[in-house]
Amino acid sequence: MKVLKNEEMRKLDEIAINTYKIPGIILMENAGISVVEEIEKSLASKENKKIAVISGLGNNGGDGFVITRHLMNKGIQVITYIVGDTSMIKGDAKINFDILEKMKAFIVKLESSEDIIQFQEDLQQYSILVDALLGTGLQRTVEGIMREVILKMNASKKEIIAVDIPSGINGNDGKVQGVAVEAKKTITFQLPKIGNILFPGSYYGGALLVKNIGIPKEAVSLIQSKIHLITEEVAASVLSKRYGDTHKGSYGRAFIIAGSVGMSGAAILASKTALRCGAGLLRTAVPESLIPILENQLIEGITVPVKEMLDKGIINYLKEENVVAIGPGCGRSQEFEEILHTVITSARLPLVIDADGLNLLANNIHLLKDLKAPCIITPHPGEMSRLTGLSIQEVNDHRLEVAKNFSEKWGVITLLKGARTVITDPQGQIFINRTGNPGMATAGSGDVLTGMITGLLSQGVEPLQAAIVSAYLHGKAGDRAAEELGEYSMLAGDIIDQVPFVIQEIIRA
Ligand SMILES: NC(=O)C1=CN([C@@H]2O[C@H](COP(=O)(O)OP(=O)(O)OC[C@H]3O[C@@H](n4cnc5c(N)ncnc54)[C@H](O)[C@@H]3O)[C@@H](O)[C@H]2O)[C@@H](O)CC1
Ligand SMILES: [K+]
Repeated sequence: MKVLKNEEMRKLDEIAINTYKIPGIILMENAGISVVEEIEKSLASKENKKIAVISGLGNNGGDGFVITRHLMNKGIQVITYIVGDTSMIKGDAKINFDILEKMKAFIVKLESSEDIIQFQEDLQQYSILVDALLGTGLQRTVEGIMREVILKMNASKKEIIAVDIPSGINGNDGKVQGVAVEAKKTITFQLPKIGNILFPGSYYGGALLVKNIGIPKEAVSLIQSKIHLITEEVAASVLSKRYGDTHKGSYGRAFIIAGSVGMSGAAILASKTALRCGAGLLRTAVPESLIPILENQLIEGITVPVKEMLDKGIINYLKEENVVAIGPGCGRSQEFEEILHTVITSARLPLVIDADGLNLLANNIHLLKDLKAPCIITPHPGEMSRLTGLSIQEVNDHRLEVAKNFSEKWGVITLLKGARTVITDPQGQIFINRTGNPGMATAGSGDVLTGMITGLLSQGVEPLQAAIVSAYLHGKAGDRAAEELGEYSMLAGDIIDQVPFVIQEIIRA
């Protein structure tokens, strides 16, 4: 599913209106009705049915006027608050405002500090507040009366339903422009905006619902957005049902280079996950002293000593493999550095680089110019900072751009971890994942992700698809683990335990 910037959404509206001749007022009507449906659902469980619709002067406010009308028609008690000078209302919003006046709707204007004092008192009587102040037309820091209104709405602790995007959140990047509405639910129109998906906007928006407002699919295809939200359909298209007449060779061979003294767990977690994700055959190369531990913990996999790999020739040793992953818990030894160097510059099979593999890479980043095969890197913001020389703050502030620039510069698929994992490719495409939770910020969680990507690659899944689907699966398995065990207590191993259920769920759906 495409994710749009404010100006792309405006362009889409324009195409619908000018090329497909759908009057803007119809789009506004559909938008308002789609919110009313959700308000009714929320209202069903409430005794107090009184609603406040808090509108601005633009088209987001116009949606609010449509909402008020439909609620009134349904016999629901609704009061409209308008922030600003109502003589400034124009176009479709004005038509809907005039209708409300003719209907003798209860309208309160919020223009002064005294109005705000009364507004704050009033808020206590409502069951739901509808936020129709600012949408994709947000232009500057929210100040003055608008700021006061938003602060009072949040302080009221009432259930807030946001129209299109929480007011004060910038649709282009999810940042708070001074202050923003904290909604329980957001109904966004036609396609999500970046601000609905990225943090902190996503946090302010609560549960996100995307509603069709009648814009033709053909119009959507004319918008050249390179940003996509990863959906379950994408995962389902990759995790298809297996054919009956297959054998373990049909699902490929995976090779993981991982582990060091004190970090055998990373090798075990990555390896177990690769098998759980369907790799036909798995070999894990670890320092010799770790072999007894792995043999004990990983009975389905084959364990080999790193030294044997070096003795027999790295490339020769990998010749039967379909994928090689390097990094989980491997430390920064010279042995691993040599392996990484050789694999990057000479191996002709998909490569996944994670954790210490990335730290080793940071010293020799130019090696990526010699890659002979597709490569996926999976840094967290700290590792990305080492790879790029940017600060962690800079990486976090510009996640999409940083990942995209890295992919374009070095010709790799970048999976930048963190709240809202971002995957980018050398062609400038950006995929954002929405599954997952803060409980996944736990030791070993990244090793599990590496195992997933490796497992899928071994089965011949395209590298970009493998990264996208793994991010989705990883988050979904993490969400199930959090449901069962809570975000505080869940461990990386618990994420692996949920993988079989998540895969089955996706295949059945
Ligand atoms: N045809 C369309 O364009 C449609 C638009 N829709 C709605 O319209 C919204 C976009 O409408 P607009 O482009 O009119 O923009 P908005 O309604 O989001 O905001 C524009 C208004 O807010 C003011 N404003 C901007 N930043 C402000 C700030 N920081 N503090 C105070 N005031 C500020 C502007 O001066 C203007 O009056 C969407 O989010 C959606 O809700 C929907 O009705 C569907 C159809
Ligand atoms: K809004």
